[in-house]
Amino acid sequence: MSDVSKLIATQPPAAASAPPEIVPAPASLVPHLGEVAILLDIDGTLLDLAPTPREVWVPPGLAETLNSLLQRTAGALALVSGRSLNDIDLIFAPEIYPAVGGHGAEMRLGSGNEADAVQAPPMDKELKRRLAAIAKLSPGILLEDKGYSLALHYRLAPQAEAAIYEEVSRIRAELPGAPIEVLPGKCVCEIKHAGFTKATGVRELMRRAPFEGRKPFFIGDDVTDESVFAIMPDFAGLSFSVGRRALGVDGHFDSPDDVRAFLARLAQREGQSAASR
Ligand SMILES: O=P(O)(O)OC[C@H]1O[C@H](O[C@H]2O[C@H](CO)[C@@H](O)[C@H](O)[C@H]2O)[C@H](O)[C@@H](O)[C@@H]1O
Repeated sequence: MSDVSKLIATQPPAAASAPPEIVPAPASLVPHLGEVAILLDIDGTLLDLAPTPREVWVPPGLAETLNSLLQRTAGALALVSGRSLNDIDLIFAPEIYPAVGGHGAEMRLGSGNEADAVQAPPMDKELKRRLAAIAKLSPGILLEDKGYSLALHYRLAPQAEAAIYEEVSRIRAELPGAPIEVLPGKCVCEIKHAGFTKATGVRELMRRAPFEGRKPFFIGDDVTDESVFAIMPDFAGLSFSVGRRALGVDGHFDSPDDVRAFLARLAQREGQSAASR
């Protein structure tokens, strides 16, 4: 297998101490789509952020791009998201993509809509009830129940951030043995089972066909994606952040729009090279 990292253009470091930034060049990656796995975060990476979780939308052409890349990688493209598989399917309907959902709680390898692996037990009902009551702290706090975790969104009530975290800490302090952890995201505080992360989900995915043995490249934007950035070297893979250069990544994109344009070029060039064969 060739070294994918050598196939992309390198830019000089912005600061003397920072390693050089690698900018993915679709043209050089195209001939290697049979050797790579494409792993993509959703919110803030593939899709623009929206005021509420329900308001995201899939821009024209994105599904076509993903379908083309799914085909060209022989199925080795997966969405890696904090959202549940059910939610991902509603957003991308009628398309159904391989995915790691719920920050590693669920995994689906193919386009059948059943999960192939579920890592997460449902969250304790009483705990959930207590956490859910935090939404009453302020109008604008939105509750998202994923079954195995609970997310408190405060994008519409930013002034409530500190109070939400304080209340979550208070509840956790009363339950010192509970196997839960708090995951801060973009204007969201998520409480989930401690036994899984996006990284554990990706490791599981990379053990299964058609992902096994491929070199992954992962694109993500959020704190919750950092666990995946950290494990890419274990698979000789590459990681890219969005909107900022995160610690340890190989390069970054400025916006979801840039990510979509990169993927479209990758799919298009592959389409062209397939047509000219
Ligand atoms: O891992 P991701 O695919 O990036 O999912 C992370 C969370 O995304 C969603 O919330 C975020 O996006 C919303 C829509 O843009 C935005 O309103 C919210 O403020 C963001 O936190 C989703 O609702 C969560 O379940 C995911 O964990």
